[in-house]
Amino acid sequence: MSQAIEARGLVKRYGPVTAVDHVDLTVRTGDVYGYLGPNGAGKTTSLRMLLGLIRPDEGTAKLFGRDPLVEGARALDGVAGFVEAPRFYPYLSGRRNLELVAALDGGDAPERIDDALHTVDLAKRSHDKVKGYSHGMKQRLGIAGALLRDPRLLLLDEPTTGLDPAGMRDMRVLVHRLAEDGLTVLLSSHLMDEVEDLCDRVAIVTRGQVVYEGALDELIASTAGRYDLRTTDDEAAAAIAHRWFGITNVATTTRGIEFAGDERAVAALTLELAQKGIGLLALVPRTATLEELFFRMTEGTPEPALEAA
Ligand SMILES: Nc1ncnc2c1ncn2[C@@H]1O[C@H](COP(=O)(O)OP(=O)(O)OP(=O)(O)O)[C@@H](O)[C@H]1O
Repeated sequence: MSQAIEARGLVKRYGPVTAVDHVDLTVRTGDVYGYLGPNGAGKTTSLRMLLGLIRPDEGTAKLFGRDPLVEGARALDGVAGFVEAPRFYPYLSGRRNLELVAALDGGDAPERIDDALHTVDLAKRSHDKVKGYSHGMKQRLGIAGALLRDPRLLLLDEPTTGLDPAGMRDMRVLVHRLAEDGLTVLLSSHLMDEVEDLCDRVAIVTRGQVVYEGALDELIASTAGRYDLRTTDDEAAAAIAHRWFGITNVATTTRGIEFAGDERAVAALTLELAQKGIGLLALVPRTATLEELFFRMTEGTPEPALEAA
């Protein structure tokens, strides 16, 4: 069966800037897929190419096996989404705006308006003018507009950027709900915690290139094997750990010591510590957060701009 999205070797250049540099992406049906990268990494440009809004300089993108550049609008059957912010007529109500979108989409889109408003939790405010909506409500109305197409695949470009914490929470709840309803979702984000919360698979992009693509839990599990240890005598414990077979990267921290090792080596080390009269206060396996992994893969050190919400 075709993948929901299959992009191969996508390249987009703007003068001297290579915004997207040989990007391969595979989004499987049912994935909630995070396209994660800092500002300027090429996320919006990639989504534009996937939606057939701009032409790649190289490479191909297929949605459910169909290339929008070859097959035109037909390739976008079952696909919806928006890049950057959705646009609406501010002096019309949310419902009236959706009616206009539905008229453009044709088919039975008008019949889906009530359901879409309900799904995005705007049914009660649907007769209010959009100019009175909060940013979060406008974003949710954008998703309602996308849902009128009865999509199987939804592409969302930084859907929570600029939202306040409550707006972010509502949007995340909505994405969870859509995923539970069986929609395949690709969302771009520069927020690690968001991707960790919502997505099961991820592509990490930096400077137009994918530096990791795969399952999020596998990525996080790949960092397993590190431990924090606190004992009744950390100095002596560190000295033993340093020369213990199978234990590596021993470092002293403010909380005690940390090291890497497989489970057998760690078990043997704890027995040795006990024999030497050193008591264990805590032995905690550490997994890296996505944020730590992201910086390790891209820069090595955190960039303040990336940490801002
Ligand atoms: N139409 C354009 N003309 C010239 N340069 C562009 C154009 N669109 C994007 N770029 C450049 O391409 C690079 C990638 O931009 P893009 O908007 O795709 O990144 P992004 O990951 O979506 O970032 P952001 O989170 O800031 O939206 C940037 O250096 C940007 O300045």
